[in-house]
Amino acid sequence: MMLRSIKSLATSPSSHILRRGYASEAVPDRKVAVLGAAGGIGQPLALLMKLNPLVSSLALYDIANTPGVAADVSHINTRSVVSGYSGEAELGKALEGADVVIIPAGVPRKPGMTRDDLFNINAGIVKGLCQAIAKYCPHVSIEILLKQALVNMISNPVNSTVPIAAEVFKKAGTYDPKRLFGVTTLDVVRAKTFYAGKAKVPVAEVNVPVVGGHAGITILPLFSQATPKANLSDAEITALTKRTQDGGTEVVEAKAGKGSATLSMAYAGAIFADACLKGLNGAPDVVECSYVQSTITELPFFASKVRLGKNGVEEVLGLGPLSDYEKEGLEKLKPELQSSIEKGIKFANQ
Ligand SMILES: NC(=O)c1ccc[n+]([C@@H]2O[C@H](COP(=O)([O-])OP(=O)(O)OC[C@H]3O[C@@H](n4cnc5c(N)ncnc54)[C@H](O)[C@@H]3O)[C@@H](O)[C@H]2O)c1
Ligand SMILES: O=C(O)C[C@H](O)C(=O)O
Repeated sequence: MMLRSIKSLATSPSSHILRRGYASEAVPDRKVAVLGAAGGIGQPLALLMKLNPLVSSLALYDIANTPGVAADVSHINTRSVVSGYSGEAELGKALEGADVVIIPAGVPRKPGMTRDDLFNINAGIVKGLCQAIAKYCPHVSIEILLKQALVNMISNPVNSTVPIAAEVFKKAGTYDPKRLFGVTTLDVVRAKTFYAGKAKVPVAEVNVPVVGGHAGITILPLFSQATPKANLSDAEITALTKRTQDGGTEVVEAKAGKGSATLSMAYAGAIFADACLKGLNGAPDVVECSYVQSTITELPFFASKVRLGKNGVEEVLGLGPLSDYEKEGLEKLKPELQSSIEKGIKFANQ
């Protein structure tokens, strides 16, 4: 295993842009692998990761159709070198040396389905991919420690696929709870958009934490903590909460059988992966919501704000003060989230 070099980009005219906000003087090489890269999310996510100056190597893997996507994206004149991998025999090469692995592999919902209805197919897909990650991803990082890649799980049902991944890694002896994330950024993206529209504030300034999990009532936006502050009525908060919880279904119904959110998800996935890379590179104050191993409630996995750093999760941040409505929502979501977690753990250990 080779220690990858830290290349100085100082000769590049845009180096000051790449270095902005980083503790280190140089931008290190970082490999990102996307598993499911030829899919509805995978393709635009590959595009967005190709645009990210923190990525030096972009590995695109799918069971089919990857060569075309990789050839297409590779012509974009940005920093990263793109490689495409197709079929299980090439999975190891796609994963080797990855710093961040993003997983949007699996089937999406059709109208009338819940995310849990995807469990039977996606649980097996995720389990297989995580076994490969455990086998191929531990690598000598720039900190010269044996570490597994940061895993960004997008495949649904996230409430169960993250516990599945954790169990697979535990069995392989590679589990580090700081390096496994359920991507719930789309819930935050939606909460920000819907809040800005209702509160009539500039969307770029909006912050709203979303906690819990990623399905129906387990998605709990904390509009009482939203900034900029706005004087919304209880009925407006209830409507905003419901719309955020049903955001995925809104898209599934609008697409009428042609899948679920892909473009907004690619955007959200790219934001989260960028935050992971910034954290790895030592940028200060990188905070995003994510579904991680947690002790802030009695549930073993829970989404909340997390501080990202050189080791992945540096700190799981608390919930902060909740309104009575949010406290009620928190208690209501716990049994559903608990049972989705147990379902994932049971499946992984079968
Ligand atoms: N976390 C979230 O917020 C969020 C948001 C939107 C969608 N999703 C989920 O993301 C998943 C993908 O959605 P999509 O719209 O991109 O679906 P899609 O069907 O368009 O693409 C999925 C891709 O995964 C590939 N795939 C299947 N099995 C694979 C395997 N074993 N290894 C590698 N690739 C494999 C397929 O070939 C396909 O290209 C779904 O489970 C969906 O529910 C999650
Ligand atoms: O709703 C879905 O099935 C996809 C995704 O989880 C979403 O929130 O858009």
